[in-house]
Amino acid sequence: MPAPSVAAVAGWERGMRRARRLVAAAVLRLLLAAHVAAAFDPVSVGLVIGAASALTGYLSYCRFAECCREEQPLNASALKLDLEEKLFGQHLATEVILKALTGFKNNKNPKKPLTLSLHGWAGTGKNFVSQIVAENLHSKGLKSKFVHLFVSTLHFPHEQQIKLYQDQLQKWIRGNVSACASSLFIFDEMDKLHPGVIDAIKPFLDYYEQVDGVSYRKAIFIFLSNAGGDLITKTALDFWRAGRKREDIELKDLEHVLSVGVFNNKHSGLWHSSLIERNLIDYFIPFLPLEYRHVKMCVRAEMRARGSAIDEDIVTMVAEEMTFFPKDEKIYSDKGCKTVQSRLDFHEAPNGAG
Ligand SMILES: Nc1ncnc2c1ncn2[C@@H]1O[C@H](COP(=O)(O)OP(=O)(O)OP(=O)(O)O)[C@@H](O)[C@H]1O
Repeated sequence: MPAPSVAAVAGWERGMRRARRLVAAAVLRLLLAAHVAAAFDPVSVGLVIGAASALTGYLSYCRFAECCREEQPLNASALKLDLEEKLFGQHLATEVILKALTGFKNNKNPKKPLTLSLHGWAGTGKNFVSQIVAENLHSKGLKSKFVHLFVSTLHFPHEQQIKLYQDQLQKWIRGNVSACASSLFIFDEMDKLHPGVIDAIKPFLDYYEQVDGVSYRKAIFIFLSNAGGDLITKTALDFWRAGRKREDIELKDLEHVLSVGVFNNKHSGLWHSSLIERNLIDYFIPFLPLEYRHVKMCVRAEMRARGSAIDEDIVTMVAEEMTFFPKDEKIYSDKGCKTVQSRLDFHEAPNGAG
C-alpha cells in the first residue's frame, strides 16, 4: 500500500479539526437547550412566544383598523361627564343610564344582554343619548362597525315582508355578535315596529347561555320610542302644578307607570309584548319633556358646537319661536330641542337674513 502524501495528511488533519469544532458547537447547543428546557416548560415557552407575536400583530393591526375590545372596561367618569355636560333636563335618564352601563360592563359574567327602553316626547334626547352611549362604548360611535342603528320606518317598512325582515335581522345580529360580543344595537321608533320583528329579536335578549353556539350576553340593545310620553308628561306636570321641583321626580314615580302603560297601549309597539311579559327589558328610562330653559341650553350648545360666539338675543329668539304646551301654562316645548338647529341656521344666516 503506497504511503499517503504530505498534502493528503494535511488535508485529513484540517478535516478532523473542522469535525471537532462542529461537534463541540453541537454539544454546546444541546447543553444550552437542556438548560433552558430545565428552567421552563417548553410548551409554555412556545405559547408565550406565539402569544407575544400574535399580540404584537394584533396591536399594530388595531392601530389602523377598528378592533372589538370587548373586555375593555367602560370609562365611567367620561360617560358621566358627557351625560352631565351635554344632556339637559334629564336627571333620571342620566342616573339610570350611567348606573346600568357601569354595572353591566363591570360584570364579567352577565346572565343576559343589557336591554334599555328609552321613552319620551319627541326631541327630548333619546337618539342623542344613544349616540353618547355608542361613543363611550366604541370610539367611532354611530359610525363604528360594532354599533347598529335600525329605524322601523326605514328598515322594516312593509308589513308583507315581515318574514324576510325576521330572517335578515336574525342573521345580522348573529353574525355581528359572533364578530364582536359587545356589539350595540339601537332600534329607533319601537312604537312603529311590527310585533313580528320584535319576536325575531326576542331569543337574543333572553337568559340563554348560547343560541346556536353564540353567546349574546355581552351585547347591548337600546329601544327608543315615544310610547309613554303622555304618562311622563302627566307626572312632570303634576309635580309642576304641586310646586315641586322637576329634579325631585324619582324613577319609582315613573318606572312602573311606564312599563304598565306601554304594555297596555295598543300603539306602543311593545303592546302586550313578550319582551315585557318575560321581563326582558332591564330598565324603562323616562325622558322628561323639555322646558323653555332647556331649549335655551340646547341653542347655546349648538352655537358652541358651531364655534359661534353665544349671542343671548339669538338664544332668546330661537327659544321664543318654539311652541309650548299645555295651552294655558305653556311649560313644555312640543318638539323638545328638535328644531333648534334649523332655527339657528335661519337666525345665523349671513346679512341678517333671519
Ligand atoms: N335633553 C337634551 N339635551 C341636549 N340636547 C338635546 C336634548 N334633547 C334633544 N337635544 C338636541 O336635539 C336634537 C334632537 O333630539 P333627539 O333626536 O335626541 O330627540 P328624540 O328624543 O330622539 O326624538 P324623537 O322621538 O322624535 O326621535 C339632538 O340631536 C340634540 O342636539
